[in-house]
Amino acid sequence: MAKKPHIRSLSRFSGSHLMADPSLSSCPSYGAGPTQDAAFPGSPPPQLALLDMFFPGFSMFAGAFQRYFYVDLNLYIPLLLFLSMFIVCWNYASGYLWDQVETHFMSVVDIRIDDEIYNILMAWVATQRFSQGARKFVVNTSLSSRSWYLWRWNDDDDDDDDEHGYGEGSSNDRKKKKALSYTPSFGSHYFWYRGRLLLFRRLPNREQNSFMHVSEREEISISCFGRNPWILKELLLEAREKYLLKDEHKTQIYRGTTKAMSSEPSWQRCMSRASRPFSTVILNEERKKELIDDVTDYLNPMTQRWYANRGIPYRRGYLLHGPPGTGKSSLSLALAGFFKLRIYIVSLSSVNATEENLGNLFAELPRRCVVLLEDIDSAGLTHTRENDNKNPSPPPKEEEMEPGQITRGNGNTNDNNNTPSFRLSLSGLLNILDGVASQEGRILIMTTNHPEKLDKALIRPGRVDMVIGFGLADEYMIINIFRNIFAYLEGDDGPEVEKYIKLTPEEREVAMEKRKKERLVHDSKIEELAKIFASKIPAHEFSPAELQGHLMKNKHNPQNAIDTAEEFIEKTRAEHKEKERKAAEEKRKAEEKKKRKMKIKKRRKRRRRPRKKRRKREKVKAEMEKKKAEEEAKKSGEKKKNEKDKEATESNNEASSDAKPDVSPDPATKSATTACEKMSPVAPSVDRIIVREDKKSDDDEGSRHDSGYGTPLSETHEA
Ligand SMILES: Nc1ncnc2c1ncn2[C@@H]1O[C@H](COP(=O)(O)OP(=O)(O)OP(=O)(O)O)[C@@H](O)[C@H]1O
Repeated sequence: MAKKPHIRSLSRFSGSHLMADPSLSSCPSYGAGPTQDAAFPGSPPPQLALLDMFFPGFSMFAGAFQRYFYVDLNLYIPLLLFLSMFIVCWNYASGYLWDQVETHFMSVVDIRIDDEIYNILMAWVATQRFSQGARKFVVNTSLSSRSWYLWRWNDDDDDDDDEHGYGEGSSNDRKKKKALSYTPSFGSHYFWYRGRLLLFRRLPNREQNSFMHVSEREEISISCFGRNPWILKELLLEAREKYLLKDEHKTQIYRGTTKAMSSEPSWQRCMSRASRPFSTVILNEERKKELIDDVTDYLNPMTQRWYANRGIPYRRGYLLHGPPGTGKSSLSLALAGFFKLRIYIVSLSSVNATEENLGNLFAELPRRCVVLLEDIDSAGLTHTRENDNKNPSPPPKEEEMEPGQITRGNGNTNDNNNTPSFRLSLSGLLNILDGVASQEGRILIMTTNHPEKLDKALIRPGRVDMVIGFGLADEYMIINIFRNIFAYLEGDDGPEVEKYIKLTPEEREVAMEKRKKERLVHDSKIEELAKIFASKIPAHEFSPAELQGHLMKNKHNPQNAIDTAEEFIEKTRAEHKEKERKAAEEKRKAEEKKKRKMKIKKRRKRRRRPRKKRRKREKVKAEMEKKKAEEEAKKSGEKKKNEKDKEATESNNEASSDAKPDVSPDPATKSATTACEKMSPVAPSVDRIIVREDKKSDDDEGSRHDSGYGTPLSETHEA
């Protein structure tokens, strides 16, 4: 019965006047209701035809819908179209309007996720109500930036654990108990801050760089209404203060690293450690006081003015030297913690410690900080600046490096042949430390195991203002190290305080008094034990680090530490011997290698020398032969010439004899004739030829005559 109207309507439109599309023949609504076209009664309503074009089969669906639900969709099409148009327009207009409002009426701060400000802001956001009440949120065990070079340094950062009271227990337990932090997920989140409505936006990164992790791909911004961004700056300052407050009792340690996709190094916080109390560094009390007074005076604002007035660069440098494990690094960290300064550690032995990189890092240093240059002797800066400048030698080869020297260092950076700048020369380091462009206000600490190896220029006054030597443990040190390990120190019994909280005030007072007495007894006992321990350990033989290692093994049993002292001495001595043996072995090997090299060099030279000699001899021989040949050629040439001359002379003589037949053989006449011939133009040539001939014969036969001119004519004629 309910289907009757449907049958009726079908029968009304089942004629040949239906449109060509057979599917439409089943459409019940054609010709029915207000949508039917009056001019062409068989054709579908224009909007349906249009919709059919875009959504094939829509008319069938509309027909079926009407058949079963008695709702004519044709009636709602304009409404639907209008709604969708409105939504599209709204989306476009709202985006455009929002952009306009944001550009002209709002202030926005963008937070970079590869900067420490990300950690600062997210730590703040996590503590806000809007963040904790967000329906869509991100949960983290660490709020730090996911950028690899910020993230990797925070792996062992236990800040959050301490804050939530999860500081005790093994590290595994602690990891399990890591606190959860909640921050709003992607989208816009409004919140109130100091009576102003702010907007926190977290959006997926539009760039989607493939080298980024998914967790890195986000953009964060905070906006406020109004063109003045002061409220945003206040928020950021508050976040920063809270962040720093967390680190107040910690020493922040920075190291120079190179960012991804960048060749320029920059400082990144690698960890924040609980500040080391100065008292725990065992050093001559006077020396310690001197150091603290010196730094206190240096950091006084008046001192800076004093320096400026006198044109002295406002810098201070300290050199800590001594054997390994004697407390040089510990003192540097304690000093930074004591003055609440950040410490920036540079390892000169790092591969990246080039002059350019180091210069960039030093240029980025904040005004007040401690810079620690560790093990400057291992950086290859041990030869003098004079050498450096006069003999710009090539960097030492690997086999020529000293044991413990990690970089080749000290190569020539001054030469003009564009050698790569991976070397750090002494003059380069000095320029960085106190060149014209170097930062003022910092405290520079250099540590070394071999002060004697350092160039005087590096440790001259002005660069190094105080030198502190550290030695192996003496009696005073041994006692103090023992006391440090076993005596009660402030804050040792944190969890015990919690026990007292459960007691009534009276009970608590009694318990605390009892505990105090127990501690006094314990400490006086430790004092005695320390003396006994010191009497068992020979002075100036072991480093504080070695002693600390032994005591730490027995940290709950001081008596055992004393009982096993002999064992420790024997073992450590054996280790020392082994170390010495290894060092000597290495040295011997290095020397042998050097000798072998020298030998090879010499042998090569020697092999080269005979060859040279032979070549020289052959050369000389060839030259001599050449000369001889030339002489012979000359001789034969002259002989031929002489012969020719002779022939000419003979013919001349013959001619002259024909002209003067009666030549008197009388010597007086002869000499007169000679004199006359000498005067005549023809005679000299003949005469000269004769003389030369005589001279030649002289040479050949030995000096028979003193001069050709004295040669008797008769002889000449004979010749
Ligand atoms: N004078 C000292 N006072 C207190 N602790 C010390 C002292 N010397 C060494 N130690 C302990 O020994 C360990 C190593 O010390 P540190 O790293 O400061 O030695 P270092 O002189 O810098 O050694 P290296 O020359 O090898 O860098 C630390 O744990 C530190 O606590």
